[in-house]
Amino acid sequence: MATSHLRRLIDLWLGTDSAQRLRLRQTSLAMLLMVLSVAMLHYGVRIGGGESGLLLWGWTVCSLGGMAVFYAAIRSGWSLRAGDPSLTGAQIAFAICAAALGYAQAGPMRGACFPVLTLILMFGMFQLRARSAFGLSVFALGLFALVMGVMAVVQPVAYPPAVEIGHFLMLACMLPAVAVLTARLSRIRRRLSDQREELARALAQLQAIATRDELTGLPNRRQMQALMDQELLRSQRHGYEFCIAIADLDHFKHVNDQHGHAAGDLVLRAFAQASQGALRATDVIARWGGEEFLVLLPDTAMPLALAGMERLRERVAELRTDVGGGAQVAITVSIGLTGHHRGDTLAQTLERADRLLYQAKDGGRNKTAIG
Ligand SMILES: Nc1nc2c(ncn2[C@@H]2O[C@H](COP(=O)(O)OP(=O)(O)OP(=O)(O)O)[C@@H](O)[C@H]2O)c(=O)[nH]1
Repeated sequence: MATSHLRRLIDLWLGTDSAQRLRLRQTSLAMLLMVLSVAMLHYGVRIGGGESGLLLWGWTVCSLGGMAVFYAAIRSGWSLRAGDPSLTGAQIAFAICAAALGYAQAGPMRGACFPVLTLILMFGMFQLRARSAFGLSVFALGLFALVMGVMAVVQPVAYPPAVEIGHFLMLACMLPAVAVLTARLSRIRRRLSDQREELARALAQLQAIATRDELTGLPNRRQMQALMDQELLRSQRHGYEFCIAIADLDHFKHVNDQHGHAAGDLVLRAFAQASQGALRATDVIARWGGEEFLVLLPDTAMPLALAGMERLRERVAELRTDVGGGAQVAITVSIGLTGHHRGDTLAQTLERADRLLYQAKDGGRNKTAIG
């Protein structure tokens, strides 16, 4: 009960979109860091004997308010319009300004600003390009140099110039090191994302190879078997009919013998394209093997299936394929078409379609036999 309330509260804070959650988690961490830094600064001012004056409270409100604005910009989805929806660069630049102004007020605690500054720049390691990270480091170094210089002049007792020079030299060593580490991480990130893209492409290619016939681009036997298994389950669950047809090119051996195997391949491709065009979008034709093709007509009763297969047969009979050298090849197709009967196995239905195909062949070819 308590965990579900907590989860709802977290969902309310971070939203439910996974990419947004990641951005908001990062911003929440930055907000927490800001709250701790503000508390630390107030403590520093107190132990330094200073007063929590208007300047300190103004800085406190601006620092916390600024982070709240970043949170709201991301949570509302407004930042999705920006180049970087997590607003990392802007958040880091803002936090550097807050740290530099904090440094000017922290008095004896100001040394604590350096680890905080390093942490701020480390946020860029997960998001920023090397050039932006380097730019932000230079910006931080410049801004701190300015603040240290001004403070050494305005309050030389609290900010002795010699100490400030030491602080500056420390920063000048530390910040480039952070920038170099960020650049290295950025390169690793880019390499990983390139590898991920390559893997996704290879996977898509493998999927195509595993499910498509290379010559015709039609689904292959394995894919068709899976589609038929699915269709069988659907028809058992919902009680609708489906039909299966086996289409076999007539005297295809003659095409190969007369025009060569390459010409035969062209004809097979042309047949695949023409049949796909003749079928409805929901019907599937697959290469079952050699010059034999299997058609699955989901949720279709026999009269409609017959009309579809006759349309296919006629379209194929009209087809003329250029096979080079000015020669054109005409082909016909014989078809065995049957409906799947309740209680039958797919193998039984396929056997029936095969028998019907041979009836169509025996009946003179270029025919559709039904049963
Ligand atoms: N070019 C080419 N030919 C193929 C391919 N697969 C099978 N064949 C050929 O298809 C022909 C099938 O011949 P048969 O089984 O005798 O049948 P048919 O000549 O079509 O005669 P019927 O089916 O009785 O009308 C063979 O010559 C096979 O070599 C292929 O991928 N490319």
